[in-house]
Amino acid sequence: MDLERLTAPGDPSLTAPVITSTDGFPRSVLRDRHPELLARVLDGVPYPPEIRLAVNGLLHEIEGPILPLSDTHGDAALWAEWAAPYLGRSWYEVPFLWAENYFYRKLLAATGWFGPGPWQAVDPFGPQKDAELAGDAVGAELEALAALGELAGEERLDSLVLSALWGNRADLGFALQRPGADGRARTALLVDDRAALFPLLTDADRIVLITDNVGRELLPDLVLADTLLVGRSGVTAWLHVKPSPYFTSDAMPIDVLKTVQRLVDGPPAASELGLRLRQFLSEGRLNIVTHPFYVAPLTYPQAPADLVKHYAEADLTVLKGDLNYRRLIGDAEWPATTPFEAVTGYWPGHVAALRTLKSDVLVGLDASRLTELDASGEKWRTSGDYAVIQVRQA
Ligand SMILES: O=P(O)(O)OC[C@@]1(O)O[C@H](CO)[C@@H](O)[C@@H]1O
Repeated sequence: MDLERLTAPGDPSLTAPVITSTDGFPRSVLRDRHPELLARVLDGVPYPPEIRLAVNGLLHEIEGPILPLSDTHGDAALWAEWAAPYLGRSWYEVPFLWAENYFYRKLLAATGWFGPGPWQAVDPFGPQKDAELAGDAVGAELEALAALGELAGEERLDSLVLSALWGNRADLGFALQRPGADGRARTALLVDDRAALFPLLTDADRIVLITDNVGRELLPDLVLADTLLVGRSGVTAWLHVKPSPYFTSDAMPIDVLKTVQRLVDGPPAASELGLRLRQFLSEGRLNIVTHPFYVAPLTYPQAPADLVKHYAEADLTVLKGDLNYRRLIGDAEWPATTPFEAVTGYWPGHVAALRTLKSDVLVGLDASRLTELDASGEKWRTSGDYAVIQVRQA
């Protein structure tokens, strides 16, 4: 197997170099963002000296050769297999996606997440996530839910899909790199498949929503799920979340429950919606799903059979965010004009991606738009000011 190039699943003639962190945006994530992230973790949770030492040790480790895991937690044997081709190499020269995943796995071990011990299951990003959920930005969104009541049909769906899309800009790791990112900057949809998405959303009886971040992203995701569930009594929604803390702000089951509670405790329109979500959860119309695959250094073509079956049974799967997009199409230097279909044709059903651009990878772009963006001198692929809504119909 060639570790340096990806082949498009279903089209062996299409290959591209895997993205590594030797330069550009990925290098800045490893070199600048990860150390800041470690500092925030130590700022947020009053870990004891031995854990602080282990977390700080990671800072130095990522500047040296890749070392094996030092814990034997359940998935360690799998990680040993995944790490085998990369041990001893520089973090910067192996696939970016893999290096980031390995970093988060090592960070969890360093914080005592896996236990046993008092720090077992203490989310190292918990304080940051909780502050986001309790903060004014989420508060303003809860207030705005009253106005949503005045919208119906396609207008309502449009507003919800755009909120779920742009809510993705608010991820906490991204804010580290781009302080002040607040949704008011110039924004544009580079690919807009809403016309294909809306009928799929309103006709689906079974919808899978593969979520991304908590706070300003998960909130509109839940409001969207509520609208779809209220619309027709036969609909079920399946919220896929991470089983453990991941990429700072990714949602876990507990985060879904906290968000529902924040709604319940909010102003009247929010509270009504939160109570309805509680009801949907207890009736099995809204379901929380999690799977170890979601925190593995793998891409969707490598998804295990049970998850593939789940996607195949759905009438529509919606993937949220940048990382899910990278995993959907493969984190490689595909020409941006590569058809979306060419790299997602393997998906066992209708699939949609709602993603703000926060890393280099992109497909499905019009050639003239690409020329224009490249000529602009902007860091358009990573600024978070651009987004795509892309649909592939099976
Ligand atoms: O998936 P998300 O939350 O939209 O984005 C995750 C992200 O912040 O993490 C990576 C850098 O660490 C980038 O791919 C991306 O910008």
